[in-house]
Amino acid sequence: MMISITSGKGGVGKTSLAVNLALALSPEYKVLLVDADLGLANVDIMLSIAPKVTVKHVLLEGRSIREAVVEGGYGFHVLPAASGVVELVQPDSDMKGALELGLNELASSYDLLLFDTGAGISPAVLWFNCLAGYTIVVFTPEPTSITDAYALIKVLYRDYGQKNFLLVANQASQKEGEQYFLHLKKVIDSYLGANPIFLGAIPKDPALAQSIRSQKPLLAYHRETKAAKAILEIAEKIKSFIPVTRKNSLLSNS
Ligand SMILES: Nc1ncnc2c1ncn2[C@@H]1O[C@H](COP(=O)(O)OP(=O)(O)OP(=O)(O)O)[C@@H](O)[C@H]1O
Repeated sequence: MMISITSGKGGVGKTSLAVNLALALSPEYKVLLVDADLGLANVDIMLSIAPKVTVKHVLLEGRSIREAVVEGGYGFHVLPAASGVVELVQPDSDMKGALELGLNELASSYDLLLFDTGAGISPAVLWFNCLAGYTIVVFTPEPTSITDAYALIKVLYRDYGQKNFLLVANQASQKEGEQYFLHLKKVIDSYLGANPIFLGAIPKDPALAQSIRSQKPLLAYHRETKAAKAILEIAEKIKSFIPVTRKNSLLSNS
């Protein structure tokens, strides 16, 4: 099972959501968090890990994909990306072929692969979103973020056949998030026919910004904060999309 976390506009909170969702889901599911911004890694920074082997060594130096998988430190595993490697920003078809094979192989060992993609409609972002069964689109209440979320959904739906969109409003109250979602849904329904689902809103919370600065996931230390509670509710909703066949947590195995 693969789920992507993506956005039309950058800096809307994808990586912080991805890291915290991986943590929220990992007691119950075996989760691999894939840093899908291949040439501009962020997940390792958010988790304060320093992987020796990354997707760069896999795609450019022939190392096996399993060699690159590391402990995230919070009950889930990470497939790290490389930092500042231009060749990986838009992988060619050989690289994509190798990566798809590797990810499918890894998927057989995990309940869930979560892709933290880059932003926008670049070929690499679209490719990761197509590989995933579900696409979580993160947006904020800014008009540019909402417009870009719609543009991304339009391209994915019309040109790439992605039908399963789960929306998250970040830096918004639940009420505000729902309003923006309904507005987006109306446009999506009438122009595209896709049927997006609202997963919830995450309020603006200084604790989340602080957790990013201290490179520690919010859910590991401050579960009582508003943003943490909202992310836990979103994780609960995501569980309904994960097949119940192989629940197999890393913690229960250790
Ligand atoms: N709910 C929130 N409350 C307060 N600040 C937030 C919240 N969500 C995100 N931020 C702020 O937004 C910044 C960007 O978050 P993050 O890096 O997760 O976004 P991103 O979408 O992954 O970015 P990029 O597109 O560059 O990969 C964070 O550094 C944090 O300060």
